[in-house]
Amino acid sequence: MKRIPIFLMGCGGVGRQLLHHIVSCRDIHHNQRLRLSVVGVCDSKSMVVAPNVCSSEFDDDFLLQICELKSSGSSLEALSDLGQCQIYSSQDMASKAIDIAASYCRMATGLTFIDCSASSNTIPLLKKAVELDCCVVLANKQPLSSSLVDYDKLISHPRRIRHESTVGAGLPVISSINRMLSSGDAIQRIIGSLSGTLGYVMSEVEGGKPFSDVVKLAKDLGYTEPDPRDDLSGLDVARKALILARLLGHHINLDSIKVESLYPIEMGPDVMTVEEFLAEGLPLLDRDVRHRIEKASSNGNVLRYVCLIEKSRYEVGIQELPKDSPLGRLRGSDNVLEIYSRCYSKQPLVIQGAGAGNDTTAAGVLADIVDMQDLFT
Ligand SMILES: NC(=O)C1=CN([C@@H]2O[C@H](COP(=O)(O)OP(=O)(O)OC[C@H]3O[C@@H](n4cnc5c(N)ncnc54)[C@H](OP(=O)(O)O)[C@@H]3O)[C@@H](O)[C@H]2O)C=CC1
Ligand SMILES: N[C@@H](CC=O)C(=O)O
Repeated sequence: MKRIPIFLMGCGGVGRQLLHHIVSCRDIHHNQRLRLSVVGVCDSKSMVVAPNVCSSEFDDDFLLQICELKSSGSSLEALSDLGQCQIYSSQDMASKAIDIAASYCRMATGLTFIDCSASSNTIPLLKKAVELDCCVVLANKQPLSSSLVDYDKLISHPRRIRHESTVGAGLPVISSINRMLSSGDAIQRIIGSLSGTLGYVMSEVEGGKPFSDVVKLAKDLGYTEPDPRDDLSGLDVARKALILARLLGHHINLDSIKVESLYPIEMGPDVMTVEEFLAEGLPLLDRDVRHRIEKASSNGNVLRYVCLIEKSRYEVGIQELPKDSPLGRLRGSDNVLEIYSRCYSKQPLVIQGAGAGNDTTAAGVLADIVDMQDLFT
């Protein structure tokens, strides 16, 4: 039986769903002679680690208790009462996690760090993990959309990193592009709708619902980033565009991407909290959005938030498109991506499906972990 030891960073909607998927896929993995062993979990404040971290793991009941506890809004520290784990506070977390990675490195069995946080604070630990020959799986886009130095470091062992869920949630976007690139099928242009949140919002407001109500619904459905302004500012789509452009070999940074924001700077995170934005800022945007939708509709068109990568053009923003175009037909949180290459020059390769949500995102992360099984004994 192969064992893949796992250290999970981030236990929000996606992280918890991943733990549920791991538990519910036990039989499937057993039939593949595979054991996914969760040995540590952390959130923003604390970290829990299995007692003999190199030889033991959390049992499934304990993993489900972690999920229940985090769903109720409590901290991982509350698990100390159960006595089945060691607990570390935020100041000791990183150094302890590095110790664990180093121990696994010495045993030559390897450890997989899974980043399901939405934070850039995980980057130093991930870089250290890469140095120690650990594997890395990301749902978090921040590590691969920060500086080029960090990016180059993180992908320095390409076989040891997977990040399918950073673009298109569970859709096979990164793997498809990698297959094209490794067979010499150069990609000239990518165009698509890459935000589950903005796709959902744009198609729902067409039916007359207020923009502010639909954004709050998208948050409740688990589509948005922890701060929905990351979606509405276009930053989240820009991060995805940057990850795709870098994958194509473009040595660019976030500031190379032209981004259109759906809210003014006066409603930004430096000025108001998320709660204030949702309660007071967001409703002030309803009228303008309604006006734009009606104007597009009077031309027989709809609005879609579009991502374009072509030569040195990198743009994300609102476009008015025919209702019956591939992007215009999109509904709900679906993403669609058209990829033009030598092999797909007249008709693009099209990838379409749910582009956000905890279930599909966590499924993408799980498939990435399983895909690395050959690196474990
Ligand atoms: N939801 C979706 O549809 C998709 C999400 N993603 C990405 O998945 C990631 C997770 O999203 P989601 O689960 O919705 O987000 P949540 O806000 O629900 O969860 C984030 C988790 O990360 C934890 N966290 C914050 N900072 C750190 C840190 N420094 N170290 C460890 N953990 C930390 C939080 O801790 P605490 O509990 O203490 O607050 C929380 O548990 C995001 O990066 C998102 O972009 C990608 C594709 C689709
Ligand atoms: N907030 C993101 C989640 C997936 O990356 C989106 O809406 O697409």
